[in-house]
Amino acid sequence: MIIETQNLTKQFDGKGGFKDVNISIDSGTVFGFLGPNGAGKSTFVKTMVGLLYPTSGFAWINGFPIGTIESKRKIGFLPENFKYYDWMTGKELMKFHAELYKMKSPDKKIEELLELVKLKGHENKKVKNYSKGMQQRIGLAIALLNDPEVIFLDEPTSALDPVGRIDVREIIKRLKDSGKTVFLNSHLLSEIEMICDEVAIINHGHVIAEGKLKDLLSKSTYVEMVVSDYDSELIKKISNLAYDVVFKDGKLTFKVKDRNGIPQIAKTVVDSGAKLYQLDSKTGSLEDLFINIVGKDEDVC
Ligand SMILES: Nc1ncnc2c1ncn2[C@@H]1O[C@H](COP(=O)(O)OP(=O)(O)OP(=O)(O)O)[C@@H](O)[C@H]1O
Repeated sequence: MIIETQNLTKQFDGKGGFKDVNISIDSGTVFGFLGPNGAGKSTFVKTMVGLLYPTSGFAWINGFPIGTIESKRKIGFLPENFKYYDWMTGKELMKFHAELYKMKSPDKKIEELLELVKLKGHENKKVKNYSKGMQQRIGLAIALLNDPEVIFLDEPTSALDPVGRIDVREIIKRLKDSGKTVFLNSHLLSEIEMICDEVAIINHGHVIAEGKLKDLLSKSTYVEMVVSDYDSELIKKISNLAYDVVFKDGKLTFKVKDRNGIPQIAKTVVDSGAKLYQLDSKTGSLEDLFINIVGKDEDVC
């Protein structure tokens, strides 16, 4: 595991932040940390990179406890709403950060990163004249200067237009292809759906769902059947096997938490003597899942 936490908690006078987070992330994963504004995402990342001390619990990066020099050596961090010295050119800014890292001959690395973030040809312009997308990309290049194993990105695309988002997505994909682990904070569902292998959903500081994206999505499958000659007994039986069951105009629609439940329901329909004409199933989107579980969480709070 390249990232592991055990009951990690950071609160401010017993409030806010996040509580009892347990996650394990394999090397080479693009991990999405998804949650509404104020859910605790930024506090979590700042705690992982050692900018905040945890209130309780444990966490390791690459086997080293968070906050230690060893754990920080191989991480990169792009904060949300960062502000660099914008009177410097892109290249000066990168050189300045390379000096902070005490890199001996950073020129080759700087060239390589300028290429990666598509700022070649713009490196001698002042950062204050960069577009938002270019500023975000120079931030990414700086976060990658020390050749980190794990890169924490806090809402890297929320201020960008669609083209800027595609650029950042491509960079994340290339990082993954080169074996890096990317921890991505986002409240943008489509973003997470497009690039992440695994996700955790956080709300009010608590992780309320976690797992491989495809496993989480398969838990929310919508089924539509066209059935005739059904009776109330069948409706009762199906209601025990599925949820949100609706019979309307000869159509039966419902949701199942697991696709594997579909054959059993089809058998129940046929065994009851009802006629089954058609069956369609559709895996829910991340948005369906998010609304479903975050919405339910709100009901409880
Ligand atoms: N320094 C602080 N002092 C007190 N409360 C804080 C502090 N930092 C964060 N919080 C609170 O902790 C909670 C989580 O905030 P955090 O910024 O981590 O959320 P987030 O999910 O990153 O939201 P956003 O997407 O809006 O940045 C919020 O209720 C916030 O007000």
